[in-house]
Amino acid sequence: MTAETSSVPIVDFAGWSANTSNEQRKEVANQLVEACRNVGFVYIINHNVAPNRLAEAFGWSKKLFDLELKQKMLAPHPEGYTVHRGYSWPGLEKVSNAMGDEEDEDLTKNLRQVSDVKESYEIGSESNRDQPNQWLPEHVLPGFRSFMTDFYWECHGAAETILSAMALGIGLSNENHFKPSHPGHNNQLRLLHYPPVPAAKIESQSATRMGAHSDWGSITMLFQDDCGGLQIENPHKPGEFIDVPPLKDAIVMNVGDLMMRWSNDSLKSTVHRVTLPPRQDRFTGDERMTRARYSIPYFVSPEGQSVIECLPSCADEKRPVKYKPIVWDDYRLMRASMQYETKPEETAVGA
Ligand SMILES: O=C(O)CCC(=O)C(=O)O
Ligand SMILES: [Fe+2]
Repeated sequence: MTAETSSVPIVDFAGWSANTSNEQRKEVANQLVEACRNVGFVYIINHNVAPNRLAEAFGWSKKLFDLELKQKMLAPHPEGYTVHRGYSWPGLEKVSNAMGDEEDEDLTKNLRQVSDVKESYEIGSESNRDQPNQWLPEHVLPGFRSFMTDFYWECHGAAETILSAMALGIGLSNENHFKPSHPGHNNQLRLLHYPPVPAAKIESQSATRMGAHSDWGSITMLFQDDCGGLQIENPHKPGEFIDVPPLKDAIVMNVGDLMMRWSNDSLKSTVHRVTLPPRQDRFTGDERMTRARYSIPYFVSPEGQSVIECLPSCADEKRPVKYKPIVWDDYRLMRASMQYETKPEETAVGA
């Protein structure tokens, strides 16, 4: 482990394959779950998303965001929060919203005034009828749709492996425990672009790249470019944030709120954010413009009707069940309504 990555553990999935022994697999599973218990974030190396495919995905993402706004607006995020697909222009999504305590109106109002300086494009399974993909006309970016639909399922393959290791590490008797509830049609592939921004805007908190939040689903797999800026809340010192520096081709995996709930809080869904890159060579000119950041999170979630109740190995006499069972769709819509409140015409497209 290098000094740069000392806070977030690295787990090598080379030890988890059809050719490795049960002991080797168990070791990988234990390391993974240990990291999920202590930190909630882990770097995964030697996973099954090929580095050349990852490079291609970042290449497509850049091509997409390089298009003119009016072209990107040919596939807009639908109004409201029930369908989370297509292009979200800067200012549409305010992650900070999700952190406001509903009862603390002043806090929530203040957070809403800070806009996230980012644009994103969400893709799901082509078979998910509740969440129809919003594609650009093919001639605008030929090949994009075909690449992204394949890449979506390549990421799902990696997610299945991680969930199997997690099941084993948690102590479930069947390493395929999560397979039936995670057929892959409820995942979300997200392309994210944080355009250059003057450092002072972020320092004065008049803008954020992505405000502090936790993810909602089972697990998230994040691919980040070499810009930097991702931070997690220090699990041992609440309120303090630590860097998660880029590690080439690694998956940064984190536990989502749902998995935390499912595991009776034994796995941690850690708060994270994107802020200024720590390296000063990322700034240019008098305004100290911060260079652009591209990242690709892949959110892994169960089927909408899955009932989330405490996993069998996560409760006993000393650790009573903490949460009532909940249907994933109900929980997801409640979270989405907090994040996507603004109607598109209320935000300044192209301003
Ligand atoms: O861009 C990043 O590195 C983080 C993205 C993220 O946390 C999210 O989309 O939930
Ligand atoms: Fe996140």
